[in-house]
Amino acid sequence: MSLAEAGAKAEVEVPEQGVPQQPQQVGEEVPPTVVVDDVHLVYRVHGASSGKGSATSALSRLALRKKATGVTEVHAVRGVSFVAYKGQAIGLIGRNGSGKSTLLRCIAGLLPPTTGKIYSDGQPSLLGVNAAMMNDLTGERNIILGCLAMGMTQREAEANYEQIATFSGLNNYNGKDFTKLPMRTYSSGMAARLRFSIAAARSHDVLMIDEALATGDREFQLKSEARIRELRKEAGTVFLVSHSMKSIRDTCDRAIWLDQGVIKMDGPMEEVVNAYEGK
Ligand SMILES: Nc1ncnc2c1ncn2[C@@H]1O[C@H](COP(=O)(O)OP(=O)(O)OP(=O)(O)O)[C@@H](O)[C@H]1O
Repeated sequence: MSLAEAGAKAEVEVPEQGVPQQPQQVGEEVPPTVVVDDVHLVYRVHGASSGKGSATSALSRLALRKKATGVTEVHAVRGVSFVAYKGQAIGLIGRNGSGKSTLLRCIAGLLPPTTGKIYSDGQPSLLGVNAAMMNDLTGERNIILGCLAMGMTQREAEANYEQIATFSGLNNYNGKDFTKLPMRTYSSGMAARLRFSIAAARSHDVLMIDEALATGDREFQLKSEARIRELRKEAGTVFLVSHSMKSIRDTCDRAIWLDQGVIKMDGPMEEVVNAYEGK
């Protein structure tokens, strides 16, 4: 099924939650980039209630042919449906544990939905997670590796190297060139800067950011916000998970409010954020 057909299908079948927030553009059909169709995600946590999750207890259980005990299910995403369109920047908001990160990981293809379907145009990239980083390698080697992992050729990776190192600021951080040092010597904020810089070097069909703006210092946050705005213009769709309503207001034009794994509200950013803030 093509994405356009999937979009049409989702719009027809799931009207109650999948309120398609299609951008109003006269005479122009805006293509859908992501269709989420009645997605549920249930985590199964083994050994949760009995505390007997060890290999020894599993082995004795297998020997005695007993069923696994203490499996707890966490229903993190419950029947979520929506359609995202090209050019949109969508803020995912909601209380701690409402299912935002889980939903992003499903869209990125890192977690298969327990039921339901996700269709996407191109490979959605979850900023930070998709970058293949090796702690024992230098920042320099990680930049090249990250570029290759995003599908660049060796030549493209080398051509992009300088720009990425400069954007991250790690080639001259407190007067030191950290790109020559192994990543294990970086603070978590410095590692986040590098991951963001690698991912932001290329435009993505669907770019997802999970609170990346909260990492890094104020100066880097401003730089990354500006780059996100550029990436938005360059095409695709941006998803941003954040507890900072300022970041959502600065970056997004649409917001989806998740509550206990269910969409509580989906619409223009200002309306949804105001409702979330109780205004
Ligand atoms: N790996 C996991 N195993 C089991 N349960 C999990 C796992 N990850 C998340 N959960 C549970 O799934 C639910 C949704 O978690 P999720 O991290 O998606 O929420 P969130 O909205 O991103 O929260 P936050 O704003 O705190 O980051 C929570 O109840 C959480 O406890």
